Amino acid sequence: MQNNSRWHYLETAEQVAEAACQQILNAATSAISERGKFKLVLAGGGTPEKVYRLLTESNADWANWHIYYGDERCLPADHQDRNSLMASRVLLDNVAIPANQVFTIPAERGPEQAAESYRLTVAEAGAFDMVLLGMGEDGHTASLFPGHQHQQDELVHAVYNSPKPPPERVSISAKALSNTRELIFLITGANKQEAVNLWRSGSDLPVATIEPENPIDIYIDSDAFKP
Ligand SMILES: O=C1O[C@H](COP(=O)(O)O)[C@@H](O)[C@H](O)[C@H]1O
Repeated sequence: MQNNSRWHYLETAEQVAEAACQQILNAATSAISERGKFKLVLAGGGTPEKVYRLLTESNADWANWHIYYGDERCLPADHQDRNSLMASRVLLDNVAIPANQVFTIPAERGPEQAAESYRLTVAEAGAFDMVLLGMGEDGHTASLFPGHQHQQDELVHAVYNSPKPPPERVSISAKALSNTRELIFLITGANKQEAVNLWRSGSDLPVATIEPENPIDIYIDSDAFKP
């Protein structure tokens, strides 16, 4: 487990979403006042979806938000299982973030081509202001799966043989996800308990390989872990 982690234990997934939403809005306000923009990396998954829905209720300075994705599934651009489709439906179609500030992973082109293209995007982005991540029940995060080998220096990986469908994906690397001022993990649901226990007891899971310089924040509900 990362040494510099702050665990926020909340009763319900709704409370997790509310607390994370507040931290995101605070980070956006600071980033925009200090550097003129807010570079946010989105995650897929059910808990992030709740957070995105809450964000739409706020009066944020959307014109200065820049949106990236931690991972994407290699499916047609309008496929319902695309992370970008969920984010558009719930958040991006409902707030005034300029379209040219939304950097979707072109995963419909297949893992290699999409990864190659997104490497340029991530290199140009530089350090992110905030990265949002979920964790799968096997301890994967973004599309970094246990047992998969990648070139550690790459900013974006082409992913094959994902144990969770679809098998082909694209993922920002642990190195590039760690290049962020703030990082939030959103973890809810009883199916995450085993991976959470392994992570906390020092297992070498993908979720443990994201190590930004600043402390990370882990928002977790009582189904996933009871302190
Ligand atoms: O496949 C994925 O899974 C992880 C975890 O999702 P969850 O629904 O189990 O919380 C998610 O973070 C990632 O973006 C997604 O592509």
